[in-house]
Amino acid sequence: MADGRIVVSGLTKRYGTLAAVADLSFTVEPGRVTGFLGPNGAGKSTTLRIALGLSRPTSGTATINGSPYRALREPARQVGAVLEASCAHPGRSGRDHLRVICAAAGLPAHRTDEVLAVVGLSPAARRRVKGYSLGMLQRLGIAAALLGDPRVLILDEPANGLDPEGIHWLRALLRTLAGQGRTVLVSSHLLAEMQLLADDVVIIAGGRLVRQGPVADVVTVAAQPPLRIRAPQADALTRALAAAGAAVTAGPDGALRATGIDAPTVARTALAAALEIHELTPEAPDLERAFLDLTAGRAEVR
Ligand SMILES: Nc1ncnc2c1ncn2[C@@H]1O[C@H](COP(=O)(O)OP(=O)(O)OP(=O)(O)O)[C@@H](O)[C@H]1O
Repeated sequence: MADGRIVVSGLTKRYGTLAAVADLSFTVEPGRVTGFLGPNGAGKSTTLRIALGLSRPTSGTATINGSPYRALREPARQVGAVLEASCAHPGRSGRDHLRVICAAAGLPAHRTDEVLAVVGLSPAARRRVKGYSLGMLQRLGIAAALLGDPRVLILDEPANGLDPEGIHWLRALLRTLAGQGRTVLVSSHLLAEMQLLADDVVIIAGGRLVRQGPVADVVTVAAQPPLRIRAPQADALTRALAAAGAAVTAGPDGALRATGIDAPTVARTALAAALEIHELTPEAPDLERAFLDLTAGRAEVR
């Protein structure tokens, strides 16, 4: 019975002495869009390739619907994947490209026009792929992944090459697919976009899991947001906050920006020093900062 889960368990992949992935475990649930994040060389592609049966692990397992990819029956109907944007023959039309995949996977040809409509490529269906923009190639890749109407989708960098309108479209599509109960795993370096696209994130660095959870939790837990503070005696308050362990800088508009301290501690410190505060606002937490905080020191390019 297909449970729609992607389960990575104790996964290790060594290339010589390098552990590209080291004892990595996480689960991706159906009905949600999960972002797979990590700095360059973190091991994302290695993990996805193993999950898709393109590479063998040194140890550990990656299963989809409870089985390793290679043991899945009719895998095209269970898992759709986009690993590279442009693997289509440039002289073929988008429609023909999809028909070839359909035939090879034993899928009905009528799926071609259905998926072209889903990704908004119907008007360009008969144009040669070599005339497609990067955004159109991304759409074509997603269309190919959808041909088998799979429960599980694995998309490597699907936002790459899309303009803001395209990203908006992608967001709506991924939400719709997850809303249909599908499992959607999306890797990306575009962290701000991932914050928009994903419900959950799995963050890895150096081949190891750094954090997994709902985007909102990861962002809040990981990044104590800087506080914007306005105070009439800014210099005195800066000294008091620094003594309390905060790092404080003054902005051009006279507001202070404090990190490494929470709002109650700022208020207590000001009260103890008999200093007024006129504004105390947390900056919006963001995934970019959480990501940098979490992967600090592990983000060396490998
Ligand atoms: N076939 C291979 N032979 C040797 N080393 C490899 C091979 N494939 C990947 N690596 C190494 O394994 C590590 C993880 O690479 P991987 O491509 O999985 O990372 P990534 O997170 O996908 O990075 P990026 O975002 O840059 O694609 C890197 O140090 C990479 O150089």
